[in-house]
Amino acid sequence: MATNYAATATTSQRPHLSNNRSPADGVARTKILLLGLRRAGKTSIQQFLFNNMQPSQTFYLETTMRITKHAIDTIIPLEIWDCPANTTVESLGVPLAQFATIIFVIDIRDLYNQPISKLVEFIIASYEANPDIILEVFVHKAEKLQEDDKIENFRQIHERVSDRLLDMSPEYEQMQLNFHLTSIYDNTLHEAFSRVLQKLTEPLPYLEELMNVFCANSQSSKAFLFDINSKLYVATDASPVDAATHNLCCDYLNMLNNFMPLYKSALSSPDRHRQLTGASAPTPTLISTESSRTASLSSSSGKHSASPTPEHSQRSTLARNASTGFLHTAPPPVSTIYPSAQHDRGPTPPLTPPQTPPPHTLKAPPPRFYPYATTTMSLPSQAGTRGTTTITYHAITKNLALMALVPTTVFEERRGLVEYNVVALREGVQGICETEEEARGA
Ligand SMILES: Nc1nc2c(ncn2[C@@H]2O[C@H](COP(=O)(O)OP(=O)(O)OP(=O)(O)O)[C@@H](O)[C@H]2O)c(=O)[nH]1
Repeated sequence: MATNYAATATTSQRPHLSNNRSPADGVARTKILLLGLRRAGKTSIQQFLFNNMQPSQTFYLETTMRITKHAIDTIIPLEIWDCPANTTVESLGVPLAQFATIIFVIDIRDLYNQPISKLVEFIIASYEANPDIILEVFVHKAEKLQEDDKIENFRQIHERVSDRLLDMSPEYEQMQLNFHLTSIYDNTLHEAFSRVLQKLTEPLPYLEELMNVFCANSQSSKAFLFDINSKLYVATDASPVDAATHNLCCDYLNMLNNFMPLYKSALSSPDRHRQLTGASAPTPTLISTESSRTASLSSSSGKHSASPTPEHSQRSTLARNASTGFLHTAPPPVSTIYPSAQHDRGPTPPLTPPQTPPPHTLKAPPPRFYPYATTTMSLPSQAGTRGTTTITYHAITKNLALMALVPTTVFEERRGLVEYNVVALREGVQGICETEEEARGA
């Protein structure tokens, strides 16, 4: 499935990508420009998100004297340009039209005229050069202020920038400016940058559709598809993201990342590998994706209809094919293959034998795949909720992992089906990623 889909995704259908090929590796990278005054926190943001730099280490960062380009491999290959404070449109050296997004970083305590004027100047220059450019404002170092002051300063910066733009020309009213409160001392930066990344991810609707179908069929109240290294979520299901759940998943992922080298060394030993895959499901465990499903495509519930290009229609077909492979954790019988998303979040039904586990074959995965780590964490029951919740972690590709909140009773009684649904999701996501890689020459 994935091979056919990928075969037609050439850069000739996506000319904007071929203009942005990185001379270093020949990959078509989406460019992001990071701008702001001196000491606003630009380099810290880049290093914290993509180089695992601890917040305390950012104290020692030196002033950026010239533009530094960072190649980042997330679900889409990025090139982030970290600029000195005195950068102008002319000194960039390339047309602004080459950038998909500009992020302006402003210190939340900079309510003075000069920083706001500088910000407005940048915004106008960018908009004049490319009206389609996505403009993001990170009101940064937010943790420095108490909650009330934080909200007030954020509001004032937002208002002053908007007023100044309107004073200059009513035309600027249409400009789409997105403001975020950020800090490297909590997960707000991850949340904000995740949203920036999602706006740039062309196959996002297809990924979201897969996530929706997964949640509906696995009784999951929330699921994130995380980029493992940066802890940015590249897609989530349609239910709202609440900060507490996002923090919990980020912290759990962080903990797993810290322990990852241990798992890797355990898995690299052939004996240990056999041990982990042969016996009764210790965690982390290996599962093979060889369970094959031949579910026929009978309907699509998608809110996103297939678009005219062959690539889009193939991507949509891929998502639909994958979504038909999900099994529902609630009755009717487990053999039913649901063709589309069904948001049944009812109480957990009693187990009815025979409870057929997914046909996981316990042997080493084929070379194309990576060993798929699976692990879980139980949360105590919250006020107002019934029972405990389990956070599951499943590796999806070498860079992406699924984290889902599933009622513990569902996970314990129907773990096989949840994991079967993970396999269906994995196939869909892998196909989409392979197509993106092929299109961009990665
Ligand atoms: N409190 C707080 N300090 C931060 C945060 N982000 C960065 N900083 C600090 O801000 C200072 C400047 O950070 P840089 O990343 O060097 O800022 P920059 O915008 O790249 O600065 P230039 O290179 O001079 O343009 C450092 O001391 C960081 O530790 C944040 O979220 N909260």
